[in-house]
This record gives sequence, C-alpha cells and structure tokens, in this order.
Amino acid sequence: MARVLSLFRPKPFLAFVGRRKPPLCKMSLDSRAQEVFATAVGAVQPDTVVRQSIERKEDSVIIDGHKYALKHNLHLVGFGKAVLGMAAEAEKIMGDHLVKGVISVPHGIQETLKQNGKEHLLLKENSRIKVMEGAKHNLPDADAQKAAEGIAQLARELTEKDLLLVLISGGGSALLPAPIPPISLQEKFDVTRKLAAAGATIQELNTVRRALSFLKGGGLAHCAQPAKVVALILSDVIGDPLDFIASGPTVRSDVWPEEVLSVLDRYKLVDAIPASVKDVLGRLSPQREKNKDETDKSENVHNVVIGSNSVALKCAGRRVRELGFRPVVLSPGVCGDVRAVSRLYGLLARFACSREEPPPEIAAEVLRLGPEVGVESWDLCRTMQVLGEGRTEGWGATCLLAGGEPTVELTGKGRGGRNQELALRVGLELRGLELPPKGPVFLSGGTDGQDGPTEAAGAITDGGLYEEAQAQGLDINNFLTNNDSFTFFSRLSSGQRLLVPGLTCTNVMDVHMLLIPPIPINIR
Ligand SMILES: Nc1ncnc2c1ncn2[C@@H]1O[C@H](COP(=O)(O)OP(=O)(O)OP(=O)(O)O)[C@@H](O)[C@H]1O
Ligand SMILES: O=C(O)[C@H](O)CO
Repeated sequence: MARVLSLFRPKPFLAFVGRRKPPLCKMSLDSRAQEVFATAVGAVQPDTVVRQSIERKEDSVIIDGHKYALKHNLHLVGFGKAVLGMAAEAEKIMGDHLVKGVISVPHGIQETLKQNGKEHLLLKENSRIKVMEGAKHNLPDADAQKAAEGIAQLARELTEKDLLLVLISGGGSALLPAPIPPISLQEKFDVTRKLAAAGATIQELNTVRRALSFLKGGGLAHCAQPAKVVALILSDVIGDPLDFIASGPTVRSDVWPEEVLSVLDRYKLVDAIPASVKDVLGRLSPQREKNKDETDKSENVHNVVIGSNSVALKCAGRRVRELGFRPVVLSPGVCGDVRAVSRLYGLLARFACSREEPPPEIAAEVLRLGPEVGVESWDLCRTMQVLGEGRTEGWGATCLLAGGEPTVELTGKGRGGRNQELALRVGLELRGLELPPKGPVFLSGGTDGQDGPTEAAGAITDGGLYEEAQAQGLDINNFLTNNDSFTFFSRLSSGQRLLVPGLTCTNVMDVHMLLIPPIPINIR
C-alpha cells in the first residue's frame, strides 16, 4: 500500500503551478502534456466558472445578458459534484442579498476538500447555505433524498418577488432523488442500476430518471413558480444538452411513457420493473400534466451552461500555443468504444508523421470511423488538413486536442478506467512511429481527477510503451484482456506514466491530447 500511495504524490502535474517554469526547449513532451491538462482543468474550476458568469452591479446582477434586481430576495439551491465550490463563490458575489440556500453534495466532500488544501471551495462558517452530504459512491440514498426534499421545500416557499439561483453539475441526478410515489427510492435505484449495468447511455438513463422523479425534467423549476429561476450549469454530457445534464431539473420536458418503455425494452428490463414503476408510467405522467400547467412560465426560467468540455479545450488550446505547438481541436464529443477511439488517434498520428503524402487509405479509414466515435466528417477533414500542413509546410510541433467520454466494454476484473485503457491502446497504435528524438505523445485524463475506481485521472503514453513493458516483464495484452490498465501503469516504470492530479473539484468529462513533435527536415 505504501508503495502504491507513493505513486500518487502529485508530482509533475502541479509542479509547474506557481513556480518558475523551465525554458520551453527543456520541457519534455510529457511535461507539456501535463501542463496543458492542468490548464484545461483550471479553466473549469467551480469558483472560476461562477465568477466569470455573474457580473455584480450594485444592487443587481447580470447573467448571460439578463439583468436581475437584488433586493435581499435571492435563494440558492444546488446539486452535483462541483456544486460546493460554485456555491461558495456565488455567496461571495451575492453578499447579504442571499437569504437562504440548500445544496446537495457528495458524501465526505467537505472533509476531502480540507485534506486537499482546497478550503477556498468551502462555505464560510457563517454561511446562509445549508450543506447536505449524501449519495455515497455516486448512488442515490436516503441522505440525498432528504436533501432533495429540503431543496423542493425551499423552492415551494418562493414568491414572485424572489430569485432562485440553481447550481448544477455532473452527479446531480444521484444527489436529487425524488421518486414519484408509490415508487420507493430503492425501486428507482434498482431500475437505474440495472440500466447502467446493461450499458445504457446517460441520455437513456436520464430519460428514465426524469419519468420517475418529481424534481427532474423541469420539476424543480415548476416548484419554484412564480419566482424567477436562473440555473448555472457545469456540463458533463456530450453536446451540453440542458434536459439531460443532471436530468434537467430546470428544463421543462415532456415525459412519454412509450419512450421510457422503449429504453427499458432495449435492455430487456421491461419484465424486471416493479409494479410501482409500471403504475406511474401507466397513469398520465404527473410531469406531463404539470408541464401543461398554464402557470408554468418558461420566460421565468433561464438556463446557462457556464462550463463544459469545449471551454476546457479552448483554454488548453491557448496554453498549447504558449508551449510552442500549433493547436487543433478535433471535437469535444468523442465517444464510442475505446478500441475505435484509439484506432482513430493512431491513424491521425500516422497521418501527421507520414514521411510522404500519407496513403489515401488512412484518411478513408479515419472518415469511416467518424460516426463510430461521434466525430463529424467535417471535423476530421479540418483536423487532417492542419496535421497535413504541419507535415508539408513545416509548421513545427502540433497538438491535437479533443474531449468526450468513450466507453469500455468490461470483460475482465482488473482495476482501470477508460482514460488509462485508451492511453494504453493508443500507446500500442503509436508503436513504430518513432521520430528523432521522440515520437508523438498521447495523454488521456478525466477532468474530475478520477478515472474509474482508481486514484489516477489517466495516463501518458507514446510509441515506446510496448518495448518498455516488455523490458519490465509486463504483458500488455494480459492487462488489456483483464481491464487492468491501472495495475499496468502502476507497475510500469514505477507509475511514471500515470496522470495523478488528485481531486480536481470539477467534471467536464475527459480530455485527450496528441502531441506531435516537428517532423525533421530530412524525413519530410
Ligand atoms: N477496470 C476498468 N477498466 C476500464 N474502464 C473501467 C474499469 N472499471 C470501470 N471502468 C469504466 O469507468 C467508467 C466509470 O468511470 P468514472 O467513475 O470515472 O465515472 P464517470 O463516467 O466519469 O462518472 P462521473 O461523471 O459521475 O464522474 C465506466 O464507464 C466504466 O466502464
Ligand atoms: O448527474 C447526471 O445525470 C450525470 O452526471 C449527467 O449530468
């Protein structure tokens, strides 16, 4: 254990923050990749995104171009993994105009933030916001349900003079459970757990959650009527769909029982659903009725995405330029099986490093993979154009940036995560792409700092991975078959390739990075 822990000292990741940096020419590609990752994560810190989205002007605030008068009428609720830091910042900005608040945040988060030296993300002692911790292991529980009740209660008490600020981030669904009776919390949990285990997407999961909950799918905004509602949202879903992030509690959405049943049917779960769920779906959905309510005024609700994977990639792109690379952002929506995604990055690296005009088969395969990995042909063509220019016109080093959330089909019982598995697979794809002095480097990291049930956020690899592993007696294929990427990277070179930023307090899915060094003149 002591050996494993020693791997997790946040070494190079934070090593550059607040210190004089080594000159660019002395920084390795790996160090630059870590620095860019740190910038991406820094851009979407909960306090930063809230500060950037609220402009305080005497007794009013401007949010996304809308002005709201402050008359000691502001109430605050929130739910999600990044919400504590968001709430702390919002309270600082709103001062004593904030009357009262309730937030539902992950179990143990306050203690964890203290231990990680992140006190600035905690509420002040005399805060008017009540913090309720729950949803241990990201699963809805009685504590989270109590918090959801507190949040609903606060919303119900509001009048037309009030303004409700709703802070939302990933993990919000589990932190705001409010099953529609007669469904019990356990029954609702069982349905979503079975769906998740069967491989349902977050859109499918949240379609079902919205149908079974009072507060999701616009239910919270409805409770707050006739008050004005402003929701600040840190997105952890590809494409930033307001109605799916945390199951859209402030976004009116119709619930169609047929749609919910078709999701359950797709995963062969219709027969397994309890009578209470059938009962709720069988009746005209309360949410559907509620959404037809004439008093539900949508102009009273304003939803704003204040942080996302795109925001993180944009800032990362600026840092990439400072670090001597030409940035190209492929897409913030990379998804699909990790094998297809690793193949894509391998092909793009081959395309960029090709000594001559790359064979047309490479571009053709890249374009064929597009739909499988959620990337438009247009984005693939644009990216290949930049990579091609880098090669033919001597642009120097290039850095491809992307984001999203690929999936891993679990076949083994090892310890790992999708970022570490992706990095491992890309390392194999890069084999043989050695350029003097070093070939392309690939980084994949979860912006929340935690990749699956491991202490790492991801890993950094290059084409030398296979030989390095062999020399140390590690059989890569065995580790891959067993989904044991964390054990692999922990053992390889004393864990040096692991990316271990520690708790980041935010979550905008994953960041991928392919750093391509300049192609030497003699092989261009
Ligand atoms: N041994 C493993 N190897 C590879 N991937 C794994 C392994 N174990 C779990 N995973 C993957 O990790 C993912 C869960 O990762 P994680 O806990 O980082 O959640 P997340 O999707 O980032 O959720 P959240 O947004 O709530 O943080 C699942 O997609 C699962 O398939
Ligand atoms: O809470 C949720 O539903 C997921 O994190 C997606 O936002």
